[in-house]
Amino acid sequence: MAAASASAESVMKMSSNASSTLCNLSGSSRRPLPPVSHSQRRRKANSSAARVRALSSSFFGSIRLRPTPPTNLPTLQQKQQRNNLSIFAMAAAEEKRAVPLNDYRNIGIMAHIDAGKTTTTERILYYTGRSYKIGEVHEGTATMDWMEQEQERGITITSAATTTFWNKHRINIIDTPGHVDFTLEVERALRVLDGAICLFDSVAGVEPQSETVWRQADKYGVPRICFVNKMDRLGANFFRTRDMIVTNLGAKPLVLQIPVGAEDTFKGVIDLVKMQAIFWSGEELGAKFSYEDIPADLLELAQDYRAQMIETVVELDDEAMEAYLEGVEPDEATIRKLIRKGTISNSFVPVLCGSAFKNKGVQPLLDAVIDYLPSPIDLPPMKGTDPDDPELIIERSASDDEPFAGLAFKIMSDSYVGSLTFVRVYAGKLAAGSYVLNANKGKKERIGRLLEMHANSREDIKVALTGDIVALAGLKDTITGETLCDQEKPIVLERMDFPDPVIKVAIEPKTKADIDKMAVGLIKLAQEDPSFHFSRDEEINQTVIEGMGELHLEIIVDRLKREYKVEANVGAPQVNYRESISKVTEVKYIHKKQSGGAGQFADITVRFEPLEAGSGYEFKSEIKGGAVPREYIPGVMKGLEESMSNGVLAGYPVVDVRAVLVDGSYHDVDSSVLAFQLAARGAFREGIRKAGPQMLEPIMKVEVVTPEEHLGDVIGDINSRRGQINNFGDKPGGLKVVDALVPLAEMFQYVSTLRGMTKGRASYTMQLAKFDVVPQHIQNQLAAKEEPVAA
Ligand SMILES: Nc1nc2c(ncn2[C@@H]2O[C@H](COP(=O)(O)OP(=O)(O)OP(=O)(O)O)[C@@H](O)[C@H]2O)c(=O)[nH]1
Repeated sequence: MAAASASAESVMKMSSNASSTLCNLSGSSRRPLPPVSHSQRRRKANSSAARVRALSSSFFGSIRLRPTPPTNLPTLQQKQQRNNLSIFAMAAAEEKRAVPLNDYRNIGIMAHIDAGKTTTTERILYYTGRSYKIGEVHEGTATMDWMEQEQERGITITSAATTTFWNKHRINIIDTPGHVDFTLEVERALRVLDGAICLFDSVAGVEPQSETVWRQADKYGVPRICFVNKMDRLGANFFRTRDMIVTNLGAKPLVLQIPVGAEDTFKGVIDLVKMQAIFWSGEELGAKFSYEDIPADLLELAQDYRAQMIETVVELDDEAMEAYLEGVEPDEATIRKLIRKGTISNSFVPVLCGSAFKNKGVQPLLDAVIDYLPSPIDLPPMKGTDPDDPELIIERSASDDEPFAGLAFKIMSDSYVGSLTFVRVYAGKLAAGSYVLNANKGKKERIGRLLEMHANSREDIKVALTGDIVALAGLKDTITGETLCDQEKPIVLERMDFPDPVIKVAIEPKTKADIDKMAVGLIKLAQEDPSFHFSRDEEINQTVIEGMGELHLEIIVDRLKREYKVEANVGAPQVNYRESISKVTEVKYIHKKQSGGAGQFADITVRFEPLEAGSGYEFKSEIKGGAVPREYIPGVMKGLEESMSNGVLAGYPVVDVRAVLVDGSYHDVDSSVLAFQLAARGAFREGIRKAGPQMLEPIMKVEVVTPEEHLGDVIGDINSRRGQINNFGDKPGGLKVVDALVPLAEMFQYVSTLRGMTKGRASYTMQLAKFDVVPQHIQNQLAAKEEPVAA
C-alpha cells in the first residue's frame, strides 16, 4: 500500500470511478449509521442538553448573533448578568486587564459519555448569567448549521469553549466530548487548561472513559475537582462512586460534601467546610438555595467525614497540624487555603455532589472552582525551548509583562472568516493587527481579527492578555500544536500528542465535480482534526481516510457531504495494523553506484532492537571516530524514518523499534547525504526481514452492560470475536457488566449485533487498550491481500 501523503493536487487527480468493493454512501448497502432512532433524536433535540450543545457549537461555528430573548430572571440573576456584562464592557473598552490574573480560572469539564457535562455547562452558564434561558431547543431554534450531527446524535463531538464570570472571577470553560473516538478533543483541551471538573454519574460511578480522561489529566498534571452528578437518579450512590475514585482511579478523594437523600429524595448537600446543610427550594431552573442546620440523622456521618477531611488537609501545614493535635481545629479560611494547596499540588481531589439536571449543587460547584482550582499564576511557568537550540529550555511566567507566547490548540473552519485558530495565551499580550512568529515554522503571521468567545456569540477585541483563550482569524500557516510568540523572543512550547488513527476506509467521489470539492474538504477537515489523516494511494487510485473509530469517520464523511457537498462512495472500514520486530538483528548494507559521472557510496551497519509496546520509533548513533561523518547521519535518520512508514510484511507503519547506527564507512568523493539515505532504506529492508517481523493489531477494552437474561449470548458472541473476557460485575437495576479485550477488527458493526441480540437493552463502550500480535493465520491472510511495496 503506497500511501503517499495527499496534496490537493493529487486528490484532484483522483478518478471518479468507484471501485467495485465500494458501496453507495446514501444507498441501502451502506453500513448503517450509529443507532439513532427517531425517538432518540426527538428526545435529544428536545432535551435541554441539546440547547447548550447548540449554544456551544455556535461558539466554534459560524457567526450567529442571536437576538436577546426577553428576560424574566430572578433579581439575583439579573444582577449577576449586569455585573458580568459590565465586566465584558470594561474589558473591551479599556483593553486592559479588567480581571486580575489570579482571578482567572481556565477549566475543562470532562467525563464518560452522558455523565452530564453539557447539562452542567449549561447550568453554569445560566447561573453565572451568561445565558438567559435554557431550553430554547424546545421551541425548535436549535437548527444550527454547525455540527448538526451533535444535535441529531445527542453527543458532543467538538469541544466547546466559553467565557463566563462568577463572583468577579473570569472562568473560561471547555466542555469536552465523552466518546472515545473524539479523545483528541479532550487531549487538546487538557493541554491548555489549568484545572478540570471531572463528572461522574452517581449510578454508574467511575466509567471506562472517565478512567481514560483521568489518565490524560494525570499526564498533564491537571488539578481536578470531582462532581458526582445525577444524585436524583434511581440507583444513585455517592459513597460507592467515592470508593470507585480510589479503586478505579487510584486517586485520593477529599469529600467536601455529602448528599442529603438520594434518588427522588435527594434534597441537597451538607457542606463539610461550613458544617451546614444546603437545601434547594425546588428542582426548576433558578431554584433558590439556603443554608440550614444539618439534619440530626446525618450529623454523625457529617462529623466523621469532616474529621477525615481536616486530618487530610492539616497534613499540608505543620502549624495547622500541631494545633490540630492539641485539639484546635483550623478555621474556615485556613481549611479552604489548605484544600486549595492540596488540590493544586494534586495531593487529593475534592469531591462534591449534586444533580445538574435538577438544578442542585451547581452554585457550590462554581464556588469550589474559584476556591480550589488554580489561576494561571498558581502554576509553574510554562516551559519551552529555543527554536534554534532544542536543548535550551526557556521559561515564560504567566504575566502580561512577559514576551508574548501562546499555543494554537484548535483550528476550525468558519463560513465567515475562513478559519479560526484557537489560542491559549500563556504570557504577554497579543494585539489585533500585530505580527507574531510561528516558532515551529519560523514564519511570521499577521493577527487579523481577535475574537473573544462567549456561549452564543463572539466579540471582536483589540488585545488578548495572559490567561485568555481567544480565536484568531486570518492565520495562514499555523496548525494545531504550534507556538505563536513574540518575534524578538522566540520560544517553542511543548507540542501536544496526537493519537495515531486505528481505522481507515476508502472513499471515492461519485462524480468529477465531487473530486475538487472532496480535495478541499479533506484538507480543511485534516487541518481541524490532527487525529484524522487522509492519503492517496496512486497505485490503486484510491483515497483512504483514517481516524479513531467508526463514529469518527462517519462524522467526517457526513461533514464532507453536508458542509462540502461531496457525494462519495465509502468502503467498509478496515483496521490500521502496525508492524514490529521480535528480535535483535544487526545488518551491514553498502549502497554503491558507479555509472558514469559522480558515484554513490555509503556503508552502514545498523542494529534493530525491539522496544516495549507503545515506545514508537527511536534512533541512536554509536558512531565513533567519524566512521560515518556527522553531516551524513541525518541522511541515515531520514532513510530509516521514511522506511518506518512502510513495513516489510504488508506495508503498515513499523513501531516499537530502535535503530542504532553502529558502524560504517564513506568515500571522500562519492559519499553524500542521499547515498546514506538510500543505504539506510536498504538496511531497513534487510534488517527488519531478519528481525522476526510481526503484525500488531489494536485490541479494544470493551465493557458491555446487559440484562442478565442476555448474558450468555453476549459472552458467546464476544468469544466468537476472538475476545478474552476479563471480568464480570453487577450494576444497579439487575444489570450485568462484562469486561473484555477484543481485537478491533472483530468489533465493526458490533452496535447492531448487540442491539439485535438483546432487543436493544444492552449497551457497550470501547476504547483502545493496546496493540498486540496478530495470530499467524490472520497475518498470512493480510500479507497475501496487501502486497508489500519495496521502499
Ligand atoms: N436524572 C438526571 N439526568 C441528567 C443529569 N445530568 C444530565 N442528565 C441527563 O443525562 C443525559 C446526558 O447528559 P449530557 O449533558 O448530554 O451528557 P454529556 O456528558 O455532555 O454527554 P456527551 O457529551 O455526549 O458525552 C441527558 O439526557 C441529560 O438530561 C442529572 O443530574 N440527573
